Amino acid sequence: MRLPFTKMQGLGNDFVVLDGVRQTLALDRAQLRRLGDRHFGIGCDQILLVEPPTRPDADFRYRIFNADGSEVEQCGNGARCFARFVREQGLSDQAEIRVETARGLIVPRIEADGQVTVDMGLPDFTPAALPFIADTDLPLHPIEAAGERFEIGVVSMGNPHAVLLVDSLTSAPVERLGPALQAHPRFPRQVNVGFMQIHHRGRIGLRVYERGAGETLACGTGACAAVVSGIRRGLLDWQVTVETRGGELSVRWAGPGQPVAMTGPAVTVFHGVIELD
Ligand SMILES: N[C@@H](CCC[C@H](N)C(=O)O)C(=O)O
Repeated sequence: MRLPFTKMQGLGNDFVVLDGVRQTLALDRAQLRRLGDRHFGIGCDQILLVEPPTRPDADFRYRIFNADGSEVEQCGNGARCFARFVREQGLSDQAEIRVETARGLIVPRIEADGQVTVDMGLPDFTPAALPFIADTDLPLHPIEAAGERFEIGVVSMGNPHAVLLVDSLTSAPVERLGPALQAHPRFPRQVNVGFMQIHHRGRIGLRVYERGAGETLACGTGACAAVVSGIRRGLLDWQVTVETRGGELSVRWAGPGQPVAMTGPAVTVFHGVIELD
């Protein structure tokens, strides 16, 4: 099969985006892994599949697969790239698009300056939402991994996140604690692990070890999770700039009952065709 694709990136978190509106696509896990493979395929952190909606209040359905072929619920940087993709491909001329994901509707909007703002919906701090096996109702959960004991915040942004506060991102044990926490038995569906350094109440640095992809240059839902977890602990203001290894994002959250808003770039890198068995 010859499969046309678009390569996109949001803050260096990179995507293979496929048009499932003008063609019907049913890819198996091996084919998805091949697309994501940086040596034997195209290479990306996630594969995004744009499809017609299955519910009447949505304009499109958008499915997300990690590079290891697993399907996931949500992707923040991907949502911004999705919005740019449907605009550039002539699939929609609306500035605001209603998108069906595995965890409900999200609403990306292309701004006049080309940045994309996404209403990412409500954060959920209930451990069962991730799921996470908790032994306390407090905002911070003690946990042991890789022979160390520390505290994490847990939050679902549709997909599961654990957030750790660190003194320095340069020396943060991302490679050691990331995999240990990601596959920790207290996260039965695994978790994305964020390492957050607070610079001041309006600016943080963040590195994320992602489920199904390893450390990425940026994670949009990870940025939302880190900011809401910091606000909930009284450490951050309602509007925060998030520095990632791939650039900056703005995240806003007015508190419980309010959706999280995220603004950042979305860039088309190239178009191509891959031979896929
Ligand atoms: N890079 C993403 C998140 C992609 C999914 C994640 N790895 C998971 O398994 O939940 C983002 O920008 O949010």
